Amino acid sequence: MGQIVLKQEGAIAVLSVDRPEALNALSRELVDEMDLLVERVRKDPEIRCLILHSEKNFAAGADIKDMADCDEEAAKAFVFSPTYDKIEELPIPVIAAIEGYALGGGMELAMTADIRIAEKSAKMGFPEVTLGIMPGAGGTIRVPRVTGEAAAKELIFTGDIISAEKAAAIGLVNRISEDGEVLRDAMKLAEKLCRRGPIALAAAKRTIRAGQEEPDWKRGIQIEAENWAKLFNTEDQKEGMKAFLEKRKPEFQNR
Ligand SMILES: C/C=C/C(=O)SCCNC(=O)CCNC(=O)[C@H](O)C(C)(C)COP(=O)(O)OP(=O)(O)OC[C@H]1O[C@@H](n2cnc3c(N)ncnc32)[C@H](O)[C@@H]1OP(=O)(O)O
Repeated sequence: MGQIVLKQEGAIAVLSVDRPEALNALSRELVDEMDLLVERVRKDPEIRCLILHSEKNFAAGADIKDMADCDEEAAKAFVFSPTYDKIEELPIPVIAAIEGYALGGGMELAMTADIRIAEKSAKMGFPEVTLGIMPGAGGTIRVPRVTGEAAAKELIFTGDIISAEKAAAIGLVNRISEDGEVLRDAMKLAEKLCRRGPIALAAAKRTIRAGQEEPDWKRGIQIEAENWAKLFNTEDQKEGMKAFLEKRKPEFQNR
């Protein structure tokens, strides 16, 4: 217990792995604890943005020591997707603030975020193929979505550990912070997002995903139009537009 911590600062929650001796490698127990904390975030309407950040190293992957002797059945315990999918499906913006190493299942955790910021000296990648396996916690699905298939294949096939600069160039991360400032930058972005309409943000997140998954783009446009119109039933839409007309800042409700 205690190898993963959820801290709340107002409407912003920060989820951190605290296992420095193993570069924040992710054990099954640790991800079980993560699952409970993610559920807590999901259920708390006060929390309007989640940051994934761990000191020194984001996470050096799933725990190799635990997996070394697994057979197919035992390996399934290290498919972290049920928890990772819950993070991606949170109805709030999730920001990954990456320090140090984010590798394998650790980088796959960062891929569950909506926005990724890496410090200049961060190192990222999917070294699974160097271990005789492949990404197994959503990487083969989420990486092509942001980098395109060719860059995703090069990253996953080579198992290369790449720099923050290269990660930004292929779209794996949104932008780069100075070393030591990535959490501060993520907090600043989170504060901005917490000033936006939470119901609208949740609708935008849901609609972007639906559009990506809808093969018929015309249907995607229809889903967007339906979700857009529904927002006019919310107090936030009334308050948002009234505030504009009265030349003041809007006071949005909790999600
Ligand atoms: C579904 C998901 C699957 C996966 O995620 S598969 C795993 C993917 N991850 C990796 O392949 C990364 C493995 N780690 C490394 O390659 C190296 O580490 C680094 C390049 C990240 C850093 O190398 P260096 O600076 O030389 O440190 P060090 O001595 O290798 O590591 C310090 C301690 O941390 C432990 N550790 C690092 N990564 C993991 C891991 N993923 N699982 C378990 N332990 C890990 C080591 O063993 C060692 O510990 P000790 O001091 O007791 O020897």
